[in-house]
Amino acid sequence: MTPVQEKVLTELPNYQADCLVQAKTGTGKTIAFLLPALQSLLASNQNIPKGQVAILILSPTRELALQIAKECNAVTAKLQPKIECHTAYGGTSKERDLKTFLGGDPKVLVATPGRLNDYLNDEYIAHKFQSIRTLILDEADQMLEAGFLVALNDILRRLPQKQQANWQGMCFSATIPPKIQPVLSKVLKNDHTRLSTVDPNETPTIDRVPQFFAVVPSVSDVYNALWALLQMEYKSTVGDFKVIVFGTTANGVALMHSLFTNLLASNSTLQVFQLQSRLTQSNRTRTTNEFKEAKAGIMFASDVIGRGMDFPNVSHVVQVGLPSSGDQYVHRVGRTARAGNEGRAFIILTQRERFFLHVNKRLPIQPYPVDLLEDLALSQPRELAAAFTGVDQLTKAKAYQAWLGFNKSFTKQLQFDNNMLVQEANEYARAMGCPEPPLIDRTVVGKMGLRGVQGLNIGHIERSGGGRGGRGGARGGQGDSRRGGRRGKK
Ligand SMILES: Nc1ncnc2c1ncn2[C@@H]1O[C@H](COP(=O)(O)OP(=O)(O)OP(=O)(O)O)[C@@H](O)[C@H]1O
Repeated sequence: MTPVQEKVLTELPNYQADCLVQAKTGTGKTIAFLLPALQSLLASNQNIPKGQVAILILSPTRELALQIAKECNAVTAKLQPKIECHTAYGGTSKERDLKTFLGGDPKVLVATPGRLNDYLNDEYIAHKFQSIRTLILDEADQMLEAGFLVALNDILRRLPQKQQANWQGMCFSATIPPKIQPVLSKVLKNDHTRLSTVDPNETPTIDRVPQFFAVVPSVSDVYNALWALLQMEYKSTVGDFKVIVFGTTANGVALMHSLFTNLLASNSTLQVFQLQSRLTQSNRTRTTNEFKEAKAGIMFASDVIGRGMDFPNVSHVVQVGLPSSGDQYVHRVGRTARAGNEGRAFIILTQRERFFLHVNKRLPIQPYPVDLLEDLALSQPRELAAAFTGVDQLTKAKAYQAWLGFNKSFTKQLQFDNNMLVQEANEYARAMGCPEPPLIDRTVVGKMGLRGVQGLNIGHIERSGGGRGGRGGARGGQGDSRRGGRRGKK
């Protein structure tokens, strides 16, 4: 057993007890919540009627839901009679999934909140949850955050009431910020058990992972630094080079994927992957499986795999740009050094983004020992420029827009006013090889609160490749005070 598994199995007052459990990334929390819930289901003499869900597990992402279901199937593989574990998550055919769900005996269901709510909206399907014994929130802090809380409240309204049905609540995560305390009572009794394998005085990341930062002067240096870093680490890595590079937005990730596919075209051993929310679910699932099995390669990813995902033997994690929070940094670093393995982690920030290091002083991040941009021959800017010519205009235009949307939500910390933000975005566009700022829709500009800001190239982006459909150009005027364009899609 890993420490968290031992703690849960030996220190819970009983396997039906409510609990809040914290343990570092990659230390086996999945089995730590599956075992007590399954054991108490098996040991109970309650006969759960066929077709009724007994254990409901909520996950923030589809990939994680599928992974948990696989772990559950592995744990129960030898049991007779079989315990069926089903999944319910978006992006797949609801009809097909429902047919399997309604035709089977889904004693365990692993679901994402949106699809589960779809199910629960139907009274007949909601009835299948009348015998629920255990509700588990994996990545509990995220599930209890504003973004998910509305959906979670809807789910809780449609499940049997906790007080009457007395179902067990279990919350697990590597990070448990104090801000979730007020909402814990939605799933846990007041006298729930709290278990942690993390000393509050130690770092929240895995100790074995050396962590480095590189600060570059501006946004136009970022990909250069990334290319230099990947080459340096590749040369000095003895075993397999299996890397996850996190970007801030789905479209930014698509851009990096396209750029590095060009840069690495001649390297036959390093396959390049991407995982972000704008891909189809079948593509996401296929890529997840391929990268799980790959011995080496580079995955460009957004936060759809920032938490919980278990890709074996990831040797390096690189974060490009700001993580959404210090906790999210910790989860991303946790994609390496899992289950006792080694790993290295890096973050590349611009001067303006450097504040992240000050705000998160508790994180053990050291300066990278080499100046990535010092040796221009090594960072090969010409090679990068050539690779950018092979990236299509639409990908660049979308990345530009996503960059604006993401950074707009950090303007205060980045000490940008709207004009400076757009200037920096245009510098980013130049670094991508765009002769002028990519077109951006008037409505998008309005939503971002950038109406009237100098330097924007307003017009309609054509799907066929970023051709122009009209031009507003730079016009002076009142800034738009409406909030909008919060962080782009993950
Ligand atoms: N007792 C064990 N012995 C060896 N390997 C284990 C054990 N328990 C779990 N593992 C493996 O360790 C890896 C990490 O486990 P898991 O994904 O549950 O971590 P986690 O704590 O949930 O991480 P995260 O915080 O990232 O969600 C998985 O590959 C899992 O199969």
